[in-house]
Amino acid sequence: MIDRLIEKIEKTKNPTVVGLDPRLGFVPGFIKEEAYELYGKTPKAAARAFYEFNKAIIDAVYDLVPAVKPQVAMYEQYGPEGIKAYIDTILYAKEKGLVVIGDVKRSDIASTAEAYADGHIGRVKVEDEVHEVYHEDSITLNPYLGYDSIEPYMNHCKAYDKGLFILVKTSNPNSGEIQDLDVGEEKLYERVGRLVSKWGEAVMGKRGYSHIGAVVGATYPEQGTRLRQLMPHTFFLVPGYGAQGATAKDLAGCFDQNGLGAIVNSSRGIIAAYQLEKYKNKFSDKEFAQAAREAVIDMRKDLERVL
Ligand SMILES: O=c1ccn([C@@H]2O[C@H](COP(=O)(O)O)[C@@H](O)[C@H]2O)c(=O)[nH]1
Repeated sequence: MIDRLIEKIEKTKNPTVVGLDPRLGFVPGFIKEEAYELYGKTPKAAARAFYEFNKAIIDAVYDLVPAVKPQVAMYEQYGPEGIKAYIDTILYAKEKGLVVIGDVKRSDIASTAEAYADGHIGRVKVEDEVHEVYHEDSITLNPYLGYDSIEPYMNHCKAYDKGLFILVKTSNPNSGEIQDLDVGEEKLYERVGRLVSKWGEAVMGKRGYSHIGAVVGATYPEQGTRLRQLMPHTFFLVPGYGAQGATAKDLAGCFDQNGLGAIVNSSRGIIAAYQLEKYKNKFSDKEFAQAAREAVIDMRKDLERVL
């Protein structure tokens, strides 16, 4: 997966991943009304509205970006229909040639992790039939349970050309409460970074980066720079740009000397761009997808300034 991702970043000249985190408040009225007419004001209608919204966003940006990152929570809250919209969104994005990072943040003991791994990035067996279920190219994981909770996913990275992004330093305001604890001579996030880097050695891609990447929040520039030094062969997924307040210069340290090594996520800042001050006088509700396209172009220019 990591080699495909790097190739797509080089082709689009854009290390941006569009976060597909739909909320009903982001979906324009005309899409919601259609869904409500069909299914009433139900979870099924919300899921339908999300899928139509996502398709329009994907159509507007697929030639500009290498990847999308659907956030499973947004879909899961609406139950089985929401999960169907999550999977349908993934399949549509893949049809358009995008790499899909499923933000599912799983973590459990090995025997349970096997089930998550099979469902998300492997295959499930029903008697003598084998099926791919969720279709993500890569997923996010929480490392808190240690190596045996990660290992089940690693076999699938090799077998099915998939990838992982493991939380190392998250972008949220309270991430330091645990991740910045002193453990001996270093901080916990540094120790976790070293571990993730070590685990990644077993699943190296062809371009100098491992199929096991790390999530490193753009909101912590010093820690991002430190982790880039500690983890030279680990690709970073960098959330926190835009809506969470991080700017291009905050995340510059996450990249390597060739301007590679990281992909920057923006969700609300792109998919709901038409509601933002900067774009709302230029784009109507009906033009929400064009606004997203312009936000992607602006983000690419912004990142180019620091790479
Ligand atoms: O440390 C982390 C890990 C994951 N996220 C996720 O990224 C997006 C960010 O959305 P924005 O709208 O661009 O703020 C969202 O899905 C988070 O769950 C993160 O923000 N920080």
